[in-house]
Amino acid sequence: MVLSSVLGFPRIGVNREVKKAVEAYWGGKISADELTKVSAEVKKYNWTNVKAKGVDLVPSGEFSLYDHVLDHSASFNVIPKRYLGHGLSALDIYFAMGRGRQADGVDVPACEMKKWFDSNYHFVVPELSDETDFKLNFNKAVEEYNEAKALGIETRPVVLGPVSYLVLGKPAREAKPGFQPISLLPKLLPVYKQLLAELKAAGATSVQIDEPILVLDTAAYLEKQYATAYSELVPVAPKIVLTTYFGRLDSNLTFVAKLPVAGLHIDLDRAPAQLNATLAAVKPTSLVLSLGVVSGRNIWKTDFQAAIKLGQKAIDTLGSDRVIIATSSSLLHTPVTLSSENKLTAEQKDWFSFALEKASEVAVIASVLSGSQDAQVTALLEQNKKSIAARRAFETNSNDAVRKRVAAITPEMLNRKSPFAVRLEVQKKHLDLPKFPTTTIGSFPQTKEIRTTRAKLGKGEISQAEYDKFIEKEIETVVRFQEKVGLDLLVHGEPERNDMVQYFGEQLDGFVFTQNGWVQSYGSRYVRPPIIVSDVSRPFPMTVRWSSYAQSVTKKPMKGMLTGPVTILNWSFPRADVSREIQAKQLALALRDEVNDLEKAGISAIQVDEPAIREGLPLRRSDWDTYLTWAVDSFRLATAGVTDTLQTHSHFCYSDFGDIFPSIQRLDADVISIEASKSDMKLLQTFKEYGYSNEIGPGVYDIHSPRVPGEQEIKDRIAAMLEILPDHLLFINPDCGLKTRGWKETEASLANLVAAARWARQQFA
Ligand SMILES: CN1c2c(nc(N)[nH]c2=O)NC[C@@H]1CNc1ccc(C(=O)N[C@@H](CCC(=O)N[C@@H](CCC(=O)N[C@@H](CCC(=O)O)C(=O)O)C(=O)O)C(=O)O)cc1
Ligand SMILES: N[C@@H](CCS)C(=O)O
Ligand SMILES: [Zn+2]
Repeated sequence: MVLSSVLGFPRIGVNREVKKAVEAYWGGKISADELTKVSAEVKKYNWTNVKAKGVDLVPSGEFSLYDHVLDHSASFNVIPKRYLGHGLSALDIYFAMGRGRQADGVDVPACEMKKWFDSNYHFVVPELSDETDFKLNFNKAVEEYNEAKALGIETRPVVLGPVSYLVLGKPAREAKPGFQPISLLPKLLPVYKQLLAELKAAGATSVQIDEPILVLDTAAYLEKQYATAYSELVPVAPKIVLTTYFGRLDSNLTFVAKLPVAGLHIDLDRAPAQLNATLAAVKPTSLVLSLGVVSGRNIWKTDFQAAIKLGQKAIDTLGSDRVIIATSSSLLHTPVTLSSENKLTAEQKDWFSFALEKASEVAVIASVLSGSQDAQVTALLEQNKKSIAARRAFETNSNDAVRKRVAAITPEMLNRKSPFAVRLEVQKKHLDLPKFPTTTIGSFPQTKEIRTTRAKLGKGEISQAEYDKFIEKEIETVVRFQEKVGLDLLVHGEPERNDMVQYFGEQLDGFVFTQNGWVQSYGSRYVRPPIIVSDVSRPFPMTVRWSSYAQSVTKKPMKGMLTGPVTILNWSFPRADVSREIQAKQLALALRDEVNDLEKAGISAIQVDEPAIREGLPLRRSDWDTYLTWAVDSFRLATAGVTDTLQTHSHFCYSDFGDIFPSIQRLDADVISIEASKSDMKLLQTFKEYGYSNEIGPGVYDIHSPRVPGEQEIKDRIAAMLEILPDHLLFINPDCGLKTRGWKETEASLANLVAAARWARQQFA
């Protein structure tokens, strides 16, 4: 019999219950016990509903109050010393690591967050050194397994594997030079053995161990570590299904197929072509093969016929007892359920599947392949055929004007009129900014008042004119504040934006958006990715009104603010029938018109944010060049249509640039701002080594935490930066936008930033 499985379910609750409860706990409004009750309800909802859809292997242990990697760190006692000794409860230590803490005499910044592979989810990076004292503080996998069992639901626990856990970590501050986290594997394995043995004793018959780094080139060097780890774990553990996702195993398959585990999961959504090689490799073994045929990364309905074909191929080689039908990855990256959507048309709704619907899809596909197809399944198959055909028919509609414009893009359209050195001089005169200009990344606090006023507009409780007046008032407040605190290049604060991507999606043709399609981005912060369904174009200017208004109330230069084509694409659910390149270029043309309109409206600096450019990089190096060419070209297409006086900015948070520096240079933005406050100076050193030539603002403080950076702290950072970067190219700004911050800490932080910049002007005149 072919079993069905879901690799992980969204842990936010159908109505964002977890966000609300976690934030209420942080605000002192509910107790830890009440928070536990909310978590228990959400887990119960997930388990019972996934089970009710007919899924055989229901996941447990992947629920999280903040981040699943952080859960492992807390459980393994990977807790940096700075969080200990303050008398905090284990739960408060956990949250302090996730978001920092500045209260009651405790002042600790958060741990670093990084992007989870090529997704918009962020994990908290484990900090490791030879001093790390691994022990099992608690066994979350067992606790949740038992919790589900008590509800009468048998689950398959999910654990992040030891090799991936270590490779995703970084050397702690106290680590010796050259320390490599993977060297801790022998010390970590006893903890995994204990965890897995306890799971077996609790009655779990199988466990899903995630080793996503197996789809990266780096895993090729870890064959020995994988062999050691799994030969030690297998004898004590429930049956292990080694789980890979987001890409292809490629040559790593050779050693993975030899590991003594019971099963292997591969992602056939991202890498369908790996099926043949995997079948050949596992055929002579006794491995069960779990086929990720239902995408965990997009929201399109699965084509049952195509999935059944892949499944049948595997059955023909391995037999049905050795095949599992699964989601390609955890469903963490998809919204909870389509049934919460009341505004999508029936035609649109018929195109999509969210997490609960996907759970049903794996169950249906598995029952067809098992030969246990009843009348209900036959009807679902028929219905799916119709839905897929309807979507295909819709896809043939194209906007000819957009297609022709993309086809007519010329190389000249990608180039600014003069080289950077010329523009720099022209812009210095035109903008008249002081040395070490201070600026912010765009957003100012999105207060409860802003969000509720927007919600009132949505519900029709206030008119558009009332809402617009309110936004004008907010913009003016932000402008006056910036003038008062002494910032140089101002922003309008983005109060009109629900989100930097959703806002544009809602104004562009070719998108649809959801009411409740929330997806966790980090901690308690969620996003509602818009969905690209057809060719993209800009019916009207999108930001000109607000940027012009902001400029009209100040004499200081105002920076226009847009989200770049690659970031809009990456943080939306893209269409599956057209390449990402084409979608990025369509977006770029729409943004090019917006950039040109902003310049015409008298705006003299425009920031086009591309924080997702690194995240969109393919996981395999051999695929990089193709991506980087179209991604950088798209940014250039959006920004190059302006005169030399227009200062273009771009911004990148999570600046894990690795080897893509030449592409950052090729963007040819006049100024870039990058997240740098939590990385050491190695990042800036690399900019220097590559000879980065344009202006640059490395963030001087972390905005993800409510903690206020001291003036001296910022001065020290500026001084350190100036040891590496040329002083005439340096901007001073925070790491990222301030939308998640409160006004109190924003005022204090920016006052310190401006004071530190003024000091630098005297010190480094
Ligand atoms: C820069 N980042 C972003 C990423 N991805 C994006 N798509 N956008 C980003 O900005 N990826 C990398 C980083 C991740 N960082 C963040 C930072 C902040 C958030 C965030 O604040 N999310 C908000 C939701 C934002 C939003 O869409 N707001 C809407 C609706 C708000 C709402 O809940 N309204 C209530 C009613 C009002 C009330 O009572 O408060 C409701 O509908 O019930 C809006 O402003 O209109 C969050 O709340 O998590 C995300 C990623
Ligand atoms: N302009 C955006 C960029 C975030 S990455 C902001 O300030 O929120
Ligand atoms: Zn940012």
